[in-house]
Amino acid sequence: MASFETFLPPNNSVQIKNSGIMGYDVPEGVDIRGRYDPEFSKILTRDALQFVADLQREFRNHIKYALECRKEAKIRYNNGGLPGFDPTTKNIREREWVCAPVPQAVADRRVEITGPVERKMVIDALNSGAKVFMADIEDSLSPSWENLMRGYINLRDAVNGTISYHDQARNIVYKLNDQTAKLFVRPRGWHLPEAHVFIDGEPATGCLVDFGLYFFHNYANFRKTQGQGFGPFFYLPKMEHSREAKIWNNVFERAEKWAGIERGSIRATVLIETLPAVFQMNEILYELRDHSVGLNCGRWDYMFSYLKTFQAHPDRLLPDRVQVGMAQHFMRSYSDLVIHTCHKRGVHAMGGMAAHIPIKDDLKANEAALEFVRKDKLREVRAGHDGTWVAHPGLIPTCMEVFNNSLANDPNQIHSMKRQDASVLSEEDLLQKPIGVRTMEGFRLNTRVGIQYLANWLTGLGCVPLYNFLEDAAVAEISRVQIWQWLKYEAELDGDVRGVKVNLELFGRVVEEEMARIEREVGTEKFMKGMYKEACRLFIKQCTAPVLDDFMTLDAYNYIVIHHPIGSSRL
Ligand SMILES: CC(=O)SCCNC(=O)CCNC(=O)[C@H](O)C(C)(C)COP(=O)(O)OP(=O)(O)OC[C@H]1O[C@@H](n2cnc3c(N)ncnc32)[C@H](O)[C@@H]1OP(=O)(O)O
Ligand SMILES: O=CC(=O)O
Ligand SMILES: [Mg+2]
Repeated sequence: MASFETFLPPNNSVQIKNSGIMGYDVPEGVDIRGRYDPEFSKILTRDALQFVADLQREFRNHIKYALECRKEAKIRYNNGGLPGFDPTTKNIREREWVCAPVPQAVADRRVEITGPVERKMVIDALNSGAKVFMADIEDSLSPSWENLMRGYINLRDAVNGTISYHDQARNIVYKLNDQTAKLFVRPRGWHLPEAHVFIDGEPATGCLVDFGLYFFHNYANFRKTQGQGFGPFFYLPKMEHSREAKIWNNVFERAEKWAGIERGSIRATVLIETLPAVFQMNEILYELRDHSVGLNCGRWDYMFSYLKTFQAHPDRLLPDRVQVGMAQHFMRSYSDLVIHTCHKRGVHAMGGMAAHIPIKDDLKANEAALEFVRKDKLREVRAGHDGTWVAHPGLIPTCMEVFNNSLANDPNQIHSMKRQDASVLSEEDLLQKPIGVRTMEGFRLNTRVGIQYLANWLTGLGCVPLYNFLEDAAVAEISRVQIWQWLKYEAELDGDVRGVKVNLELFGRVVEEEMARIEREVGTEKFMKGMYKEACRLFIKQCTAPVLDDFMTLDAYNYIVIHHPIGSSRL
């Protein structure tokens, strides 16, 4: 068996290589350092890059400031402070106001399917029978140059209606049906740079590249074919404060003005998936009131954010991640307050993702998984959610049936489920510590899943099925931060074993044993060819870092940045 040291990180990880420009026609101040491809150059046109560069120049200082404010808030929480409602914005919370009316095209969002912007999946998702497809450049996409560029091409072809995919092995050509789901696009969060696009000597902001290139190429067609005069539509991830929503609102207004379309054409649903943001929901909607179509419960990142916000609060260690479900008081309160807030402001309150996926080789286990999802969706629709998320087409019939039974012919519950009872939810309700235990099995699962997820991410897969659950960046983050926190405070396991303290020695042993298990499960050939050892080193580094990294994917990103022309893509 390999020793723990085998998996420790090397002194220096993959270095960003020097660049050269080849082929792309770039405007002043823009440098493309990703691989040249004639297909990519149809997206990276001079005018499109100029549009992105203008956004970057106009908003970069606002973004830097917002990220600085996140750091200040972190210091406050690390010094014992708690997030809470902001007394200075009380009047926004208490005054009567509503967001712009919901466009007809997206009034009914009872089931939304999500998935990375991979070509075949985009077609499957649009054809799936769901009302909406959230095409994801975020939690479920490893943001390699190849994945991103192909993703932008796929989105363009999807909006044009010309997207097709030839599966050589099956000799089937996949195309769009006449009826398709409405397309929403989720760009990356504010924190992620795009290291293949330099603007004025600095990496561009990832989400401005995602938004800018997608908007530039698609706004006109989208409004004709998808949005009934509105659009494009977006999901906005991982915000912590309304000042970040204000930047998005300004980006939208800037884009609308540039395109010569009416203010309020672009619409976005904001994921409430950080703990600080739950206290800012009215403020976020207020900033985006002309561009909003609601909020969504991003429950996995929300749990990650709870862990991260309370990283220095040993009195708030979470139990095993499988025990932190929506029935926990703080999670239920969060969902209820999302519903109350959205409906008061006249927009959708979208539910979240149950991580269960269909199980192919075990009928009984599959039935149990579907039953779990059915109950989760029943809770959501009864609570007042207007729609929900599925990660797999196989879950659509179950979720559709649950929502159809409750909504019948109404497109949503915005005006029928006000949830006044939730208006009294307090800071204590939203922060209440969850009940549960910490187990050795939970510790092992965190290790096994965290390493495997990273190994996949490093080879270009941002969402993978592991042990019959979907694992994406948000879910894997929970594993990482939980191990970091248990190690930091030498948490005592109190479930399947008692009195065992989590320390470096235990972690080392668990890593070795779980790596051996992973090798057995995936097979030695795949294990050797894959990135499991690199992932393991990275995971250990992150779990044992003296200071918690804000995001696992920020550090890991350095491993997938490949500058042109030196070296070729590993993906
Ligand atoms: C916390 C969050 O942020 S959640 C939102 C972000 N995460 C996601 O969107 C996850 C999206 N889902 C997925 O990536 C996948 O479903 C996984 C990784 C969970 C499971 O993948 P697999 O095990 O490969 O799925 P499986 O083999 O059962 O797929 C069966 C078929 O459904 C298709 N499919 C699976 N998931 C999706 C999807 N989300 N959208 C469209 N098609 C899909 C597959 O392409 C496949 O098609 P085929 O039979 O013609 O080849
Ligand atoms: O993005 C969704 C989440 O749960 O995180
Ligand atoms: Mg998320």
